[in-house]
Amino acid sequence: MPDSGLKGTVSALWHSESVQAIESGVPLVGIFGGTFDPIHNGHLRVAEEIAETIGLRELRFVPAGIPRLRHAPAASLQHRAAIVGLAIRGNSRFVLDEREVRRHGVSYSVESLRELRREMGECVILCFIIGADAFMKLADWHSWRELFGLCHFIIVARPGYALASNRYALPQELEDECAQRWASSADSLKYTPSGLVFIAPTTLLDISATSIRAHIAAGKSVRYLMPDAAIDYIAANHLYSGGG
Ligand SMILES: Nc1ncnc2c1ncn2[C@@H]1O[C@H](COP(=O)(O)OP(=O)(O)OP(=O)(O)O)[C@@H](O)[C@H]1O
Ligand SMILES: O=C(O)c1ccc[n+]([C@@H]2O[C@H](COP(=O)([O-])O)[C@@H](O)[C@H]2O)c1
Repeated sequence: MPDSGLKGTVSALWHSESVQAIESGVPLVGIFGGTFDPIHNGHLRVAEEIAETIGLRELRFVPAGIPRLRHAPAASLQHRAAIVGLAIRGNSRFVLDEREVRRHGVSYSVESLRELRREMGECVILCFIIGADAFMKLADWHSWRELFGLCHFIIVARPGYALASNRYALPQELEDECAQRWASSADSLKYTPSGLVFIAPTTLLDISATSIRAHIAAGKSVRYLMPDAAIDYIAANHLYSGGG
């Protein structure tokens, strides 16, 4: 059952249709949005661990076409998506979702989540995976409060970001919004289709796309930081070798 502190939130979010569906085994679907410039083993390992811990039926990797609140990516959206496709190949739960690559204009997560809700229905449990660094800036996202009506947030720690040990380091309005949403177990997520925030215990891997781009630009190996197929694609297409 959900934690006692969550009962108010959960009962407010519950409606009889979802209760019935959840009792009969509604699937949990993970969404991992990212610039993925490029995807690396930090993303992949976290995705694998969360899929296992939460019991995801599938995990959709959604490369951002034109990401917000950051500099322009070094590689084109087609290349970034192709690398994600190669990196997840062979994992039966992992899926490449190219909706933000196909969409024109800036990538808003709220649009992707609205679309996924329409496609999958009100009862499916959507879990948006997000690093602690990105979650700290959630209040700057487009229509950010609406996101809690569309998905749960699964936060993963990153070296250097204190959120996992101190959730109260959040900006005030985000802390206030999350106050009644914290879930202390992965099990809680199964009782409502959206609206909770869970800090997932995952292996801390100090890998970033920035460091991978820097390694490649310096002519250094990135072996074991990302899958070989992704490394081969980057080399064949001369990506990141000019720096960035
Ligand atoms: N090593 C990691 N461990 C856990 N989460 C990560 C890791 N790297 C990235 N993430 C998370 O994955 C999502 C997508 O990250 P992104 O594609 O921007 O990678 P990045 O390594 O942070 O890139 P960059 O260095 O270019 O900023 C974000 O929510 C980010 O916080
Ligand atoms: O919707 C927004 O306004 C928004 C603002 C910033 C980031 N995001 C999403 O957050 C995810 C991680 O972004 P990033 O920049 O850390 O790679 C990715 O799916 C982005 O599209 C979304």
